[in-house]
Amino acid sequence: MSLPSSDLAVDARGLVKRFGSFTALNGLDLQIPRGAFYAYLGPNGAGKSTSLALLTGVYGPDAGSIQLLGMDAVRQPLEIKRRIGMVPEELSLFERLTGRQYLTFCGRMFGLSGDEAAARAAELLELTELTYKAGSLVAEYSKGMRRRLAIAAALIHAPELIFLDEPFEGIDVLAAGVIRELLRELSRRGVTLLLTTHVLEIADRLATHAGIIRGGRMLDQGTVPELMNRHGVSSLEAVFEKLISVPAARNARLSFYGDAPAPVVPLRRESA
Ligand SMILES: Nc1ncnc2c1ncn2[C@@H]1O[C@H](COP(=O)(O)OP(=O)(O)OP(=O)(O)O)[C@@H](O)[C@H]1O
Repeated sequence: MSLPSSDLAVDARGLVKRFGSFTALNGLDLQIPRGAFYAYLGPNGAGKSTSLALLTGVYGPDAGSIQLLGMDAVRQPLEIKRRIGMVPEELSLFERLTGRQYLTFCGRMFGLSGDEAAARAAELLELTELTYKAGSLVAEYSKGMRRRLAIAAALIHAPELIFLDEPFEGIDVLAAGVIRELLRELSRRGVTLLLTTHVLEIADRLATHAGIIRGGRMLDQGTVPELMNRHGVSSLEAVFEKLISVPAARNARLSFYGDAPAPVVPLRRESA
């Protein structure tokens, strides 16, 4: 992708991140045009969460540069934080607040007035179908409710760029539909979204752009039609399968169960 930097919401070049002697990111390039819905894909341990931690300023890179919304991550970290939102994979919410209090608190942290924070909290609770739980402590929320509350919290300051790390994890089918619609609506409004997911069907349904990483390196990225053309396939899922080789585990044996296939015992139907 050779867009000028001003057209990019995310422009990260040559990112390196080491943990001790292990190199998690090894010269990663990541470019996301403004307004794109970018599916960030890769197998377990590829480096997706680590790159998001770098992009959102959780920690700094050992090498490389990061520009977000035209701003430099090192020189303008606070200005960037005001304009981005993040839903991390591991959620740490304030358990002793109610859902409504938590969202209002997040809004106040971003400088909204009390009234504005309360009004936005009410709207977001409605959008994420949590109004009925608004007065309950976060500690009492189920996993899926917590995920939806975290998404609502990430939106309270109307960010222009949102990072979502596995937002569909632990979400039931109905709630997933609600989240999908919400993300589509944000995308329609010009918000740039980066989504990591292992559910490639979701990526296929939502993404305009995608990047596939493995071993801390970008294997390929571009618009979804570009990627499908380049790899001669008709879905993101197939692009992913072409780029990521079959893991050795698929050929592994479960030797201690023996090799003979077990006979299938037909289910007995109770006669009335
Ligand atoms: N704090 C850490 N200390 C040591 N190694 C780490 C640390 N964080 C991540 N890693 C390693 O860096 C690599 C990339 O991890 P990361 O969590 O970014 O992968 P991921 O693509 O998000 O994986 P998943 O899909 O399983 O969530 C992995 O090998 C992981 O073990």
